[in-house]
This record gives sequence, C-alpha cells and structure tokens, in this order.
Amino acid sequence: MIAEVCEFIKKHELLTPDSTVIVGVSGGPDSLALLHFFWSIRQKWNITLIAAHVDHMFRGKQSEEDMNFVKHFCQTRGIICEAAQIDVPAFQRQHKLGVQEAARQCRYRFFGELMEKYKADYLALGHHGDDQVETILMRLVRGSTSKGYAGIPVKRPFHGGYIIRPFLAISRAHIDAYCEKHQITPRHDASNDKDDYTRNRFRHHVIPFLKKENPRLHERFQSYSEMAIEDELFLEELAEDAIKKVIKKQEDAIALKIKPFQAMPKPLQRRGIQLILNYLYKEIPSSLSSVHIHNLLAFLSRSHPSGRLDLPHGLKVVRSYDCCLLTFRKEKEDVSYAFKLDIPAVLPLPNNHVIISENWEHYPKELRGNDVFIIDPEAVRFPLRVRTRRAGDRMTLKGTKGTKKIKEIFIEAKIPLSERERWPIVEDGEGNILWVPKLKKSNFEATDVTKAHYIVLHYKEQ
Ligand SMILES: Nc1ncnc2c1ncn2[C@@H]1O[C@H](COP(=O)(O)OP(=O)(O)OP(=O)(O)O)[C@@H](O)[C@H]1O
Repeated sequence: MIAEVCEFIKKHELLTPDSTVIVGVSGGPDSLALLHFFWSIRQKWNITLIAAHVDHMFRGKQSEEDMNFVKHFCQTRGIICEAAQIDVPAFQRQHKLGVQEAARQCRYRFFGELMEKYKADYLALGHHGDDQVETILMRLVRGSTSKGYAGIPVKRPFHGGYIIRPFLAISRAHIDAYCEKHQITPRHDASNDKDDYTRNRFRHHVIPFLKKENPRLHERFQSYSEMAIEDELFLEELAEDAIKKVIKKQEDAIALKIKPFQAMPKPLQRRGIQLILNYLYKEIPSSLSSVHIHNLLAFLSRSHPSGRLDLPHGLKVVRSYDCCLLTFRKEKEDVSYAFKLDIPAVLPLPNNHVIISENWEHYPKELRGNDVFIIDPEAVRFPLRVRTRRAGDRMTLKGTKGTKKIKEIFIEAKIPLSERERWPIVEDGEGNILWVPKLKKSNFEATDVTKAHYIVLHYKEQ
C-alpha cells in the first residue's frame, strides 16, 4: 500500500521535501492512517507535521472523546496537534445550512486559519478511492455540474498551499489492512453505519456490487476522474475566452448577447453559463442544480423574444430580443400612466394631485403662473392626454423656438427621481407636449386674448 501511495504522490507532485503538512484528522480509520503514514515518512522527507482536529460538538461527550483520542494519538508520537471545538449546531442555525455543509464550512475555515498560522504548504485529507467512486456515482444520480461529475480533485490550491489527497490511490480495504498492520485502533463513528445518509446507502448497497465486477474499481474511477478534470480545465479555458466576448459585466448583473451566445458550441455554452453564475453568486446556493442550467439554456434558445426566469436566491433572468440580463436587482414598480383628459373634468392623478379642466368664454387674464395652462381649442388637436414621461420627450418652451428635453427640465428643477416617475405631462392628440405642470409651459399656450372659447387647466394638490 505504501508503495502505491508513494507512486501516486510522485505522479501528481503532491509533496516536496522540507515542507509543512497539516493532516485533517477526524479520528476515523482513513485520516488516522493518513496521519500515521505522514508520520512514518516525516524524516525521509524532512516534514513538519501538524494534526488538525475539529470537534463539531454534534455528539456531546462522544465527540469530545474523539478529540481527546486524537490528542493522545499525537502526544505519543510527538506530533503537534491543533484541536478546536466549534459549535456547528449554532453555526448551522445561524446560516440555515444542512448539518454536513455547516460542519464542512466550519472545518475548512479552521483549516484555512491553520494554513496561515503555520505557513503550511499542504493540507492532507483522508479521502480514498472508494470515496471517489461514491462521490462520482452520487453526483451522477443526483445531478451536478461538469466539474462535479469529475469527482474529488487530487490536488487543489488552498490558502497559499494545496489540499492534497494521497489516499485516492487506494481503497478502504487497503486502509483497514494498514491500520491492522500498524496496530492503529481508530474511533468508530456510528453515523457511518446507518443508511440515513445517501453516501452510506451507496457505500453499503452499490459499491459491494460493483466491487464484485471489478475489485480494483477505485483505480478505474480515479483515472476517469483525472482525465475528466483535465478535459474540464481545457474546456473551461475555452469557455472563459468565448463567454468574455458575449457578455458585459456590471456590478450585480451580467448582460448576455443571445445570438453570439447561441453560436458557441454547446459544451462551451454550458460552461459559460456556469462561469456567469459563479460570478453572480458569491457562493453558489446548494439549491442550484443542473436542472436550472438546463432550463436556462432552454430559455435562451427559445424563439420567443421576451420572457423571464427565476433562479434561486432571487437571481432573475430577463430576456428582451437579443439581450438577456441576469440580475439580482429588484424590478422597479411600474408607476407610469396615461389618461384621457375630458373637458370639463376633474382628473385625479397617482401623485396626489388633480388636473381640473374648464371651458371659459373669455381669456382668463387673472390666471397666471405654472399651475395654470390656457388653451385655444383651435390651436391644438384633441383628445388631450395626461401621461408620465417617456425616454426622449422634448417640448418647445414658451417664448423660444428650440426644443428642450423634459429630462433637463426635471434636472434643472431638482425634482427627485422618484417624483419624476409620477410627474404629469399634458399632451395634445398629436403628441405635442403642451405643459409640464408646475415646471414649464410650451408655446402652445394661448396668447390671443380675443377668442370666444378657451380651455383652462389647473394643477392642484388633492
Ligand atoms: N472532524 C474532523 N477534524 C479534522 N479533519 C476531519 C474531520 N472530519 C473530516 N476530516 C478530514 O476530512 C476527510 C474526509 O472527511 P469525511 O467526513 O468524508 O470522512 P471521515 O468519515 O471523517 O473519514 P475518516 O475515516 O478519516 O474519519 C477526513 O479523512 C479527514 O482528513
């Protein structure tokens, strides 16, 4: 077994001489054997060895005994031991996580702190070949990402060093034999016996069947995993280059051009979507699955030019013609309106104001200011309308020849954005803007005082 692990370490460059190695030790057979293995090669490789144990505080006295057991194991061999008791149940409640996920996050945070404290080069974990088989099969059955299907990586960067898993070269049976040979008596974790966890069901029911077909099953899965990870890295690089050309990043959103995205090969589309999601989600929600990616790809390839799709944690995908926006932004409430203005009438507006329209038989000389507008019925088209602003709105100002953007009028009058959305604009039947109540009049206002009929509009608070 030692020879196989050493060969694997060499093949994957998992260790360098004179390095600092932290071994994550739960007290179970895998990690205890791993710690023993590193201890046995410590002099040959000139390794500084540290054992790290986390008591997740799940099983009270029993898990404290596990911790003391690991401490004692280290003490008798002169190994530095870092043990921490972390209140995982509290962390789990606070962050609304599953038991396993909460424990994993607490553990990795502690490991990260130790990597920095000791300026360690490696964090070695006890995952073995059978774990690899179980993981890949479970992910295939449950659904995962392309990277997920590739299984557990042998080596990956972690806090200035690497996480390494030298025991992926061997199976559980090898580890049991190693423990027996070196008289290592690990702690027994009763939760591994029950069929409550999916992993245990695979371990107890699926793996034995496959092992009968091929006793060296773990080697097959390991080489598949290595190949798949290599392929994945290559495809991910291609996807990164391709996706960059079809997206525009914003702080909390990504705009995607649909046509050039559709022109990308399918494997790059899938991975490109994954990269976009990695960018948008600070942490990928556990509820996000391959089904969501599949639905998103189907949504993008639909011929219908508009629509929306909801993804976990409030991520919205909004499609409009050739552009698709993926965003967490809350959609603005649509407060726009457009009403026909009868004469005479009192028209209540959504901004707590009214417009009152009246017929007059002489020119109302006494009415002045921007709260009133006087119309010569022969100079405008009917019906009159009261509506909210639209992009590109312009009007000719009273006494001038040129036009002015409504937007500028709002800016100059320092009207807050939220009020602009609801501010009334009066236009005639041809869409000429006659009046922005309270702010500006157009040169459509009647100036000839000799007519027999006028329409007068008043703008008042309700
Ligand atoms: N409580 C813990 N403290 C420190 N390291 C841990 C702990 N739990 C797990 N690890 C590390 O993570 C690896 C994988 O953990 P996992 O829970 O999948 O296996 P395990 O059943 O705990 O394995 P083992 O036989 O080592 O107990 C372990 O082999 C060990 O290196």
